[in-house]
Amino acid sequence: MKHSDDYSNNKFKRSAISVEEAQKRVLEHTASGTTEFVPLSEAHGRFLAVPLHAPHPFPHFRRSGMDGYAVVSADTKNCGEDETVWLRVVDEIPCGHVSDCMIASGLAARIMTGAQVPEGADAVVMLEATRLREDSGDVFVGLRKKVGPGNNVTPIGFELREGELLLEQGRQLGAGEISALATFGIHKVPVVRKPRIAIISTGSELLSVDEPLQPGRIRNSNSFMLAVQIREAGGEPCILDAVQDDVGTARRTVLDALSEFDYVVTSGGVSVGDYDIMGDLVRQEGVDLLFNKVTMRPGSVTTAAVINGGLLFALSGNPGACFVGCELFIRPVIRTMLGARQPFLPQWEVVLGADYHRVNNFTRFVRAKAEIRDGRIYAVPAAVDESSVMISIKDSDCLIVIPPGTGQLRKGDKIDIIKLEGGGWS
Ligand SMILES: Nc1nc2c(c(=O)[nH]1)N[C@H]1C(S)=C(S)[C@@H](COP(=O)(O)OP(=O)(O)OC[C@H]3O[C@@H](n4cnc5c(N)ncnc54)[C@H](O)[C@@H]3O)O[C@H]1N2
Ligand code: MOO
Ligand SMILES: [Mg+2]
Repeated sequence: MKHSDDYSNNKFKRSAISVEEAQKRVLEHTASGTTEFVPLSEAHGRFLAVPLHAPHPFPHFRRSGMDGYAVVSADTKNCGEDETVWLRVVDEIPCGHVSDCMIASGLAARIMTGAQVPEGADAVVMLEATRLREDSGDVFVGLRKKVGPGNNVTPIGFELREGELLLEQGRQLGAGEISALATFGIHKVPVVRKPRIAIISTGSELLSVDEPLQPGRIRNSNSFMLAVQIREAGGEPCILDAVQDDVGTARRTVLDALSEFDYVVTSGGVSVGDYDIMGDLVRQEGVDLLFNKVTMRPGSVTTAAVINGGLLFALSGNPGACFVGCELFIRPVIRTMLGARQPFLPQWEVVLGADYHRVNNFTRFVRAKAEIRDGRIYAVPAAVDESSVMISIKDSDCLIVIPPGTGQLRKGDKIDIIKLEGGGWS
């Protein structure tokens, strides 16, 4: 039996720091991202590495907003119910075609939505407000409604002028951003390289997911959960083989991974048990321990350390604590490296959807489901919220933040939630 229950052993002495202080410490060790260029078709979800300015005005020509007739607006000044003004139609302009006609007074050009308005014309009259007449081989368009200068004509640079800021650095690229990049011909997009993060689960009880169950053993779910969380945050996860509860093996594996990856995340073995090897590892020489106790639940034993200049996150093995630890500490590090303006998940004040009785002296992050009822957001705590419980993580899309010392909470109380990215609203 491996006994080291000497309570003077410093593995039991941990000084707890707040979540905010722990976040500050890991963020101080966040590397800045480097730039890579990706094809536009692969830029979705990436973060822009530099600010981009419009290389040309958009639109870069005067664009018709209607199918109709391009006219000189002054020609319509006498239009009225009983007064039809007739203009001679001198051209037909489909989209993509540039007319070489000059629209002088008395003339008009039939034009389609999105086509370049011809020289001389300063307005477009919609088709429905016109009628046609033919006279000795000439076509005339009749107008009864006045139009003002600029009517149905989008001026050059209306959406963006040349040189104006198109997208700021750190912007995450969604549909609107991708559309803007395509419009301006930015087909090789400068984005921040994704932080590469090694995931190493520790625990001699762990089976790989394709192994049959064995007595006393469980399948490694944390590695796969962490990989998704890291990917959602914008990182590139790499699941390494899980390691047994042997501190030497774990140290070698972690050191190798630190030299190859931007960050290393482990799960398991950070508490005070006999086989909690990560707790031992971070007390070894050459390790700059940032913290090994945080005033939070779940995940009070969440640990972070700097080894050989690389940042190691040693998360709890308990799935609930592992999940929360990743959202609170790894996500902001990834987002900061990516240059995101707001590295933290959004925090909202909402209504508590059910009574909550648990009282704690640490900040508690309670898994919950957010619902919209009558236009208000309610957060309903998961029925089972133990750190060791895996199954209710999938039913949660937010974490209720309960400050230390909060008494009993009643349904209808105002509370803060952290909105998770992955969970849907369905
Ligand atoms: N005497 C004390 N015991 C414990 C304390 C304490 O303060 N004093 N803290 C408890 C708290 S709080 C937590 S959280 C856990 C932390 O556990 P460890 O980080 O040491 O993790 P393990 O012991 O390795 O495993 C805990 C639990 O999680 C399961 N596990 C581990 N890895 C995985 C994985 N990759 N996938 C799925 N499940 C995993 C493991 O089998 C255990 O059931 O310690 C408390 N104890
Ligand atoms: O770290 Mo533990 O999750 O507080 O139960
Ligand atoms: Mg343990």
